[in-house]
Amino acid sequence: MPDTEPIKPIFTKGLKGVIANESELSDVRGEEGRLLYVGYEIEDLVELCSHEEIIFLLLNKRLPTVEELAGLQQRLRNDRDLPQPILDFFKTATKSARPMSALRTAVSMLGMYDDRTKDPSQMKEIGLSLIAKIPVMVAYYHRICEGLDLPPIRTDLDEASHFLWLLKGTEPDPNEAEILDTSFILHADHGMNASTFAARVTISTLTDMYSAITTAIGTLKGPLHGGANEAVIDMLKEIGEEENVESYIDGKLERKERIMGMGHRVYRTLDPRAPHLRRIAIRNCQHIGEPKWIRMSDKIAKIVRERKKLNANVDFYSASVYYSLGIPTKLFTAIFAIARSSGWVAQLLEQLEDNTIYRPLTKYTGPSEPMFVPMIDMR
Ligand SMILES: CC(=O)SCCNC(=O)CCNC(=O)[C@H](O)C(C)(C)COP(=O)(O)OP(=O)(O)OC[C@H]1O[C@@H](n2cnc3c(N)ncnc32)[C@H](O)[C@@H]1OP(=O)(O)O
Ligand SMILES: O=C([O-])CC(=O)C(=O)O
Repeated sequence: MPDTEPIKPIFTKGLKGVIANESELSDVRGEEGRLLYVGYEIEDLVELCSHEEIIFLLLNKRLPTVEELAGLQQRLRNDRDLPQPILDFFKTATKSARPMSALRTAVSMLGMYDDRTKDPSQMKEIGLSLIAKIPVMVAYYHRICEGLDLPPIRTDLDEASHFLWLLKGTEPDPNEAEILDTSFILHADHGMNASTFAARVTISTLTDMYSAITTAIGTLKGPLHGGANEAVIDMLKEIGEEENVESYIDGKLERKERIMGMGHRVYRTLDPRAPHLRRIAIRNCQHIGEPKWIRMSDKIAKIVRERKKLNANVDFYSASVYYSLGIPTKLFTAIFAIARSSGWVAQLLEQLEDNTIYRPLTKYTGPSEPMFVPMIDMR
């Protein structure tokens, strides 16, 4: 039965404060600065779980048994190969395209080679394939752009280690793999952030998983969302030295420019992911003999907090974490996409469990019934 009751419209710019749907996945408690996945505190998950356990948790809304975890690990490891047309695309694509652009196009293209899209019951399987293949796409596109060989796909490594193997072409360092694993957990899901929301809008039309993940990647890429982590490291390099921080930040604020990695739509206090990433960044920047990036970051955070009452978000310290792992800046947002892919898939499956197409209203502000003058009369 269609609703016949008149709907009382509400308007807030950027949907500020609007609840767009219900979810059992991540619980972003903005006032308290807390984040929970399916009811579990992010602090416990980071401490006690692997990235693969979080993938299971998000896709099944419960933690796995030992056997279930092993099954998921095997499932992902056996689905890492890329079809030849994707590799050919990477080889022929313009090498100046950013990794996020290449990833967005490759995911869209992958959908053309997957007959399972015709069968709605295959949504979860397609989602798992994407979770398995996205890291391979990111690493291989990078290596092709750099003129490097492609390390063979392996099935003996977990997700984080395997990504490092493909990216660097050397046996993964367990410390680096653990750092990346933690970062993947911290980035896995985050309520109705812009990319997840955009993807849920897309799937709400009952289109296919590839179309929705393509939407998500295109949305995450923007500098006000996932793209901020690349902008943070660019900013740190531009500042150069700790003594330049204050004048640089004050200059930007005077010109009403945004400080990347600072501020959040939902958190009114510190983003709970930021202190984890800060601790990792402190340890690893020291380990590589470059502690200045953290000293500069802390100084930026302090000044922006004092001047604008804004706190660091997840993108602020993840930039130094990835930098300290020797990952090129242009890959930072693509690494965010790898981490977020499980959250996107889980959110899309949840959307389909109880789907209603998203269709908000527009407050029309254009001209009011202007007199129509045919073009011929104007000559
Ligand atoms: C994974 C993620 O997506 S985390 C976010 C990553 N993005 C960034 O780090 C980019 C920098 N941050 C921002 O642009 C914002 O804080 C956002 C987009 C994250 C959240 O924005 P909102 O909470 O909706 O705030 P909105 O964009 O309406 O800004 C409100 C005011 O705060 C200011 N402001 C917000 N963030 C910043 C910032 N980082 N630097 C300077 N000023 C800021 C705005 O200029 C605006 O000021 P005004 O009222 O004087 O015009
Ligand atoms: O929730 C948001 O708006 C942005 C964010 O922190 C995320 O996507 O992780």
